[in-house]
Amino acid sequence: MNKITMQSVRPYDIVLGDELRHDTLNRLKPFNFQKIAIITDEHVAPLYLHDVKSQLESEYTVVDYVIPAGESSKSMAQFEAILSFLNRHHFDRHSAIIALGGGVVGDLAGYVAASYMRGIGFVQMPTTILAHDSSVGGKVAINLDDIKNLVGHFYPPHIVLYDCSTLMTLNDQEWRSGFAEIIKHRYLKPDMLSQLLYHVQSFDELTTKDLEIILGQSIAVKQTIVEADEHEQSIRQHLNLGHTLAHAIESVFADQQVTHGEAVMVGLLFDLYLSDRIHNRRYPYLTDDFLNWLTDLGYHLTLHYWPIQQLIDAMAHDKKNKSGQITCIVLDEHGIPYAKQFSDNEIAQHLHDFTDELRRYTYLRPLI
Ligand SMILES: NC(=O)c1ccc[n+]([C@@H]2O[C@H](COP(=O)([O-])OP(=O)(O)OC[C@H]3O[C@@H](n4cnc5c(N)ncnc54)[C@H](O)[C@@H]3O)[C@@H](O)[C@H]2O)c1
Ligand SMILES: O=C(O)C(=O)C[C@@H](O)[C@H](O)[C@H](O)COP(=O)(O)O
Ligand SMILES: [Zn+2]
Repeated sequence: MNKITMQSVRPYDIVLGDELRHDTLNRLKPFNFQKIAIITDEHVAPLYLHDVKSQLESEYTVVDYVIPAGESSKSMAQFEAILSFLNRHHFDRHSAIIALGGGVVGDLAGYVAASYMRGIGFVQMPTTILAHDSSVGGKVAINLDDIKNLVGHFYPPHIVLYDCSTLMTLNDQEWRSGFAEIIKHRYLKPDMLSQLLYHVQSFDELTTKDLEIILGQSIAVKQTIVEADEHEQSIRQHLNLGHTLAHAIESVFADQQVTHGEAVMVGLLFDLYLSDRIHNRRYPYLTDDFLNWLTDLGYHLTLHYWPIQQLIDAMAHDKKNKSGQITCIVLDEHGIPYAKQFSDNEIAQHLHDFTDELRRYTYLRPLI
């Protein structure tokens, strides 16, 4: 069991532990919620909904709402449908929402919790590795016109209950997706992540104990950054390392089920490529060793074809952009992250050169 307390406009605990879902009733007592809606998705519901709902029913009125799995549920239509559902069930300001699932459930349910009656109780119960990131920090959002997270709020949860044993039912693709955000964190605070992560050759090697340690450390990296800049006025942007291109890939290939983390891994390579190139680093980030390691872990690191203009058009909607210029997070010669602006022409040139560079590594597999 590991507990991290996040300082925030409304401080909250992040509790990690094995089989923690069976202790939900106990953990929610201090909040005095009166009614609870559990929002989950069609894959998670048959696995974990009963465990959570059955214990809460002894003390609360509990309803559940099951959304289709996948990114397309982060939509205005789902947002509106859940708001109406809460209204039909007479939810009020003493009510709460539990987000039981991955980042899609957490982002959508959190946006509902932030909006209904201008804010009701919100409990994150993440069930994916990636959701160690999405359940922490208070960013909640839906997509609009295939643009990622265009509409949302900063709305911290009242508590995060992270039952690490639920992660054992994730498939390989979801392990890769979740670990991409952990690998991203290692570039932001290299000393805060255990050596374990640097040496792992296959995710199967990791015990649940290893996993709990790595997730705790990765959350701690995010914590230090979010506590310093909760509303992303400055350094929180660094958590977007890899995301300018990743969000554009997710947007352009919205109909192809790209996972967020796998897109982040390709986007991370691009930002590392930019960092090497702009700072002319003596020891570059992008090396055969690194790309081989990621490939052995199962990552697909390139695209079959690169629709560069479409990607640039999507990047034009990135929330970090400034004065009409596209913003990427890069690392300087000392490895310190900062936000750098590029013209469309510069980004086009860098993307061309990046894709040429990737072609040199003939073993890379395409994501799409
Ligand atoms: N708010 C933030 O700070 C933040 C941070 C990172 C990512 N995100 C967002 O999170 C989303 C991605 O989250 P995700 O990767 O968790 O995706 P997801 O919620 O779609 O979950 C991935 C898949 O795993 C299934 N699943 C979930 N838990 C499971 C379990 N325990 N066992 C078996 N299957 C399970 C889901 O049904 C889904 O099919 C993206 O929309 C991304 O933009 C938000
Ligand atoms: O918490 C943050 O801040 C992040 O940037 C974490 C990202 O991993 C995450 O994907 C987040 O949802 C991106 O937010 P956005 O503001 O770029 O939409
Ligand atoms: Zn992310």
